[in-house]
Amino acid sequence: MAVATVAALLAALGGTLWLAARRFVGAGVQRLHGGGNAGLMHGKTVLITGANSGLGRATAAELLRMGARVIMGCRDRARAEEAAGQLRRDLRQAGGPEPGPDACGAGELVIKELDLASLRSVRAFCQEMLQEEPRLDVLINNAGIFQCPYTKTEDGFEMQFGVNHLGHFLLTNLLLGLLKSSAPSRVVVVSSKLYKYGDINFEDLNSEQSYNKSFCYSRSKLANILFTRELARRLEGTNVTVNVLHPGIVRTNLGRHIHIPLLVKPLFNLLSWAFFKSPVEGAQTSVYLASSPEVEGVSGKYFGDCKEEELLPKAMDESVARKLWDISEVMVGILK
Ligand SMILES: NC(=O)c1ccc[n+]([C@@H]2O[C@H](COP(=O)([O-])OP(=O)(O)OC[C@H]3O[C@@H](n4cnc5c(N)ncnc54)[C@H](O)[C@@H]3O)[C@@H](O)[C@H]2O)c1
Repeated sequence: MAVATVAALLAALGGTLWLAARRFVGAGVQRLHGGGNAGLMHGKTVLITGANSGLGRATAAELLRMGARVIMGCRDRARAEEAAGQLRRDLRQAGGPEPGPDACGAGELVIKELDLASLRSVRAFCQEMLQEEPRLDVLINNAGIFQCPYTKTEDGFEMQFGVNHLGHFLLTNLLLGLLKSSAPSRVVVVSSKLYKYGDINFEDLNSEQSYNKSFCYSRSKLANILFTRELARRLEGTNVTVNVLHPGIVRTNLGRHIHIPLLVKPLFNLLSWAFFKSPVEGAQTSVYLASSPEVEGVSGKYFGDCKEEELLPKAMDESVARKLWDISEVMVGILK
């Protein structure tokens, strides 16, 4: 019995190590940008929020290789410059379009400052976009914050709801005119499967009465889905589509607010190398929804691993989606 248990544990450890090693060398990464997709995004301008790290950065890299001109909407210019430098070097090494503007901006990277925790910053960013950008083909609402301690945005909103939902709500609304004039165009929203554990508790949207960091993350990700479905309804007939996705569990720094005891960290790192997706793998559904001709005209849908998936009824409740839209308009101060 004891021998069998030890053998099973050794086999599990061996399997984990083998999987971790395969992931470490990038084995098995399925990418969409190769072959026939190489020039698919030529002439297209894509805005990605939170593009200096994790999924946003991997999405930027993939779309640059497909010939897009990418605008990185980032809080910290210095960190964004560093990420952009690396992206340019990687692009050169991969033989992608030469960085720097050509006739249609293929492979060009532009950094613009955007803090989604400040409605003032979102408004200033959009004003700059409207003044400087003649077109916007794809908006990817990717930035996010996960299970942080209770804090408020500059405007006094609970941070996860403020950044993940309200900041992107205002951003998208202020850029809709540009997206419409560039149609056919697309909005891609990065949500999470954890939406299942959230609820839109209208009586305490700001979490003044109680704060549960995991509930608030899930609520913000449910809000992302309800927002997508209501926006899709409002955009019918405009040739601007909007879809939402979950990327899977991805090895990024999103969990920076989660405390993992020092002794457990090596085991956690090993398990994450073995079982979590790499950022490149995690980015594929964002890349798919931003670029694939297969989803031309598809709107209001929820995707995972580049396939449409079913939603729980609470994420399809139209009356909740409309009420959330109306309340969000008031919260961000959009005048009708
Ligand atoms: N990593 C995962 O397993 C996972 C799973 C499901 C969903 N997601 C979602 O994927 C998205 C990207 O996360 P990630 O895993 O790449 O993590 P990440 O921490 O690497 O990226 C998040 C990005 O958002 C930016 N950001 C945070 N607050 C901001 C603010 N106030 N203004 C502007 N930018 C801000 C960060 O600077 C960072 O670039 C998030 O929306 C997250 O909720 C991730």
